Amino acid sequence: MDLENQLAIAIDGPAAAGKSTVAKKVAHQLGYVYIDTGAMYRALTWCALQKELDLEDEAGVHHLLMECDILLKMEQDGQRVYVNEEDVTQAIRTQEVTNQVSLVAKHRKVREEMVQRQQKLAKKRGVVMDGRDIGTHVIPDAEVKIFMSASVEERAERRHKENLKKGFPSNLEELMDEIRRRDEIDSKREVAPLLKADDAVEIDTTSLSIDEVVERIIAVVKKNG
Ligand SMILES: Nc1ncnc2c1ncn2[C@@H]1O[C@H](COP(=O)(O)OP(=O)(O)OP(=O)(O)O)[C@@H](O)[C@H]1O
Ligand SMILES: Nc1ccn([C@@H]2O[C@H](COP(=O)(O)O)[C@@H](O)[C@H]2O)c(=O)n1
Repeated sequence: MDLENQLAIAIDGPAAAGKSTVAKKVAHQLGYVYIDTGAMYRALTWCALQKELDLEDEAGVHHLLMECDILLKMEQDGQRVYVNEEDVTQAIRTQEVTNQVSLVAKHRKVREEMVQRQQKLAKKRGVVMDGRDIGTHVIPDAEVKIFMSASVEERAERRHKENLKKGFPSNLEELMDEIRRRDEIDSKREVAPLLKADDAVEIDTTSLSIDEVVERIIAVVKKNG
């Protein structure tokens, strides 16, 4: 599909709602660039854990961020993530990073810097960006805003199936706890909490397939494009 007017599409929602899966497909159909902002917070968390920083130390974590060049690069096998030229694509998906990333993401100074970097990436439009504050803070003037939700049981079940398929150890109850905990920290933080933008279209994906969600978003894009 060639949408002559290059739009910015903001997709927000809680953990494991299907944002990145759907965002990648929407970007592919439109010939747009996909930007995974969660990967940026994960990359910083990975770095901070490597350096054994206190994750509650806002100044320390912010200082580290200023020394980190975080690069999201689309390659043949999908999006890869680099920190100061080191490939951290796999390393940022570990349970250790997942369990701690929300602590790093709650710091005001960290968010201010991340938002600036993300706004630069979205400047040229023709982007699908997913995260928690894209429609509210990063691209408040995005032409299309989507808020994806699904029941916590469904989200945990989907992640469980994904883990088993990849041969990773997985426990459904633990996944449900981790998702609930991450959503709670992300929703209750003072700075740019996870929130549906007033003008976002909400899609409850609990009983929808991936392709049905993609279709609905493309329909919203066509209406606004
Ligand atoms: N509508 C859907 N129906 C069934 N499975 C889905 C659907 N959407 C996504 N999934 C599956 O759910 C899992 C989680 O999706 P995904 O990683 O895209 O979520 P996310 O919102 O980006 O998560 P996170 O915020 O934790 O990064 C994946 O295995 C994906 O294939
Ligand atoms: N715009 C964003 C994106 C992400 N976060 C934080 O990063 C965590 C990991 O995100 P994933 O999408 O990879 O799961 C997420 O739980 C948030 O803490 C954010 O704050 N803002």
